Amino acid sequence: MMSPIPSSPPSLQSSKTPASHNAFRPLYKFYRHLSYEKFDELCYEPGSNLETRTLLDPMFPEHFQELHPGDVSIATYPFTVDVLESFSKFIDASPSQISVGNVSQCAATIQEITLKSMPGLRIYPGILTPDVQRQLIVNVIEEYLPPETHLTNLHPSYALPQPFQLFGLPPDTTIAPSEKPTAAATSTTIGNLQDNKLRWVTLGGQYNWTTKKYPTFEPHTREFPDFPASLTTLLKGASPIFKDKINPEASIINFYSDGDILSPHQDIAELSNADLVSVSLGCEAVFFCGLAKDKAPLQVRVRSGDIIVMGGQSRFAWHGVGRIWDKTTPDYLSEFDYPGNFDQEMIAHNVASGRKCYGQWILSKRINLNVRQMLDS
Ligand SMILES: O=C(O)CCC(=O)C(=O)O
Ligand SMILES: [Fe+2]
Repeated sequence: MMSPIPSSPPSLQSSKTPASHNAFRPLYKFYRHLSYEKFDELCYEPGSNLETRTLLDPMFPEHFQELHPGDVSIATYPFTVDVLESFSKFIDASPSQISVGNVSQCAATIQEITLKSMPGLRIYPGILTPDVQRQLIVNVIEEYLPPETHLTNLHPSYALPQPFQLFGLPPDTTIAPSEKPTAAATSTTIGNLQDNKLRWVTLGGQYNWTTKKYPTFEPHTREFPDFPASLTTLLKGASPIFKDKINPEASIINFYSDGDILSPHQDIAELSNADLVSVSLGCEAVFFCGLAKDKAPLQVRVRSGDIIVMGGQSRFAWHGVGRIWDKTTPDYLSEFDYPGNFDQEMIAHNVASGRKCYGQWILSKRINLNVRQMLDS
C-alpha cells in the first residue's frame, strides 16, 4: 500500500488527467518495492565526480526520462565568503568554524546541477554543512513548530500543548482530541505524534488547504506570523546561490516517514513567479519533476543537506516524492546528541524510551522545508 500523506491539499490528491496519461503513476509503483541498494545502483554519475550521484540512471528501465547528451551541466563554485558568513550566523559561530568539506557527504565546493530539459531547475547536492543541518533540525523542532500561530495538520483534531514542544513531554503523555475535531479523533500520545501523526507545519503566510489560498496577499497587514528571521538569514545570506530571486514569505515543512509519498502536484497558489526553495534533511528520497504530466519525469535523488531551487519554467512543474528510505539519515545527524532546551528529566524520559532525544527520531524521518514567496512586492 502506498501511504499518501493525509491532510495534504485536495488538489494534490486528484487529477483530471486520465490515469493512462499520467506518466508519474508507473514510477510510484516502481519505487514502492525498490530496495535502497537497488536505488543506489541506479544513480547516474555525470562526469567522474561521485558526489554528484544525484540523477537517476536514464538508461535503466523504460520509465526514466531520457537525458540527451549535453542535457546535464555541473558548475562548481567555491563557498563564497557570503555563504560562509550566512552559515556561520545561522549556527552562531565564526566563519572559520564552518566545517566545509570535512564530512564526505558534504561537498567542499558548491555544485550546481542544471538541465536543458528542465529550464530553471537548480540542484545543489550537499550544500548545507552538517552543523547547519543540525541547527536547522533544532530550529524546526524548537523554534518553527512550537508557536500556536504556526498551524499543523494536527490542530483540527487535537488539543495540542501550547507551545507545541514535540519533545517537551514524555512520549506516553496523552493528547486529547480538540473540542470540535473536524474528523472523529480519539486520544493519542506525544509518541504517536512524533512517530507518524505530525505531517506538516506552516510558517509565515498560513496556507489554507481547503480554500487553497494564503490568508491574505498583503504581508504588511500582519494577519499571519512573521516568517522566521533565522530561516531568511540562511536562505537570503546565500544570495549568490539563490540569485536573490526569492523573498521568503511562507513555508510548509513536511515530515515524512518510511514509505511515504507525495502525489504529483503543481505549487500555483502563490501570486508570484519567484523561485521556490526546497531543503531536504534526514532520510533519502526520490523527487520527481516534469514539465508535463504525461511524460516521464526527471528523477532526482534527494539527500540530507541538498537544496533544489525551482525557478523559471520549472517553478510550475509537476512534481512529487516517490519514496522515502528509512534509516538513510547520515550518522552526523542521527548520532548527534541534540541537547534541546528541555529539562534533564525530559531528556532522561526520552533516553529511557529508546530515543536519543530527537537524534533517534531523525534516523527515520525526512524533513522538507518548502519555501515560497506569496506575491511580488
Ligand atoms: O518533499 C519535497 O521534496 C517536496 C514537497 C513539496 O513539493 C511541497 O511541499 O509542495
Ligand atoms: Fe510542491
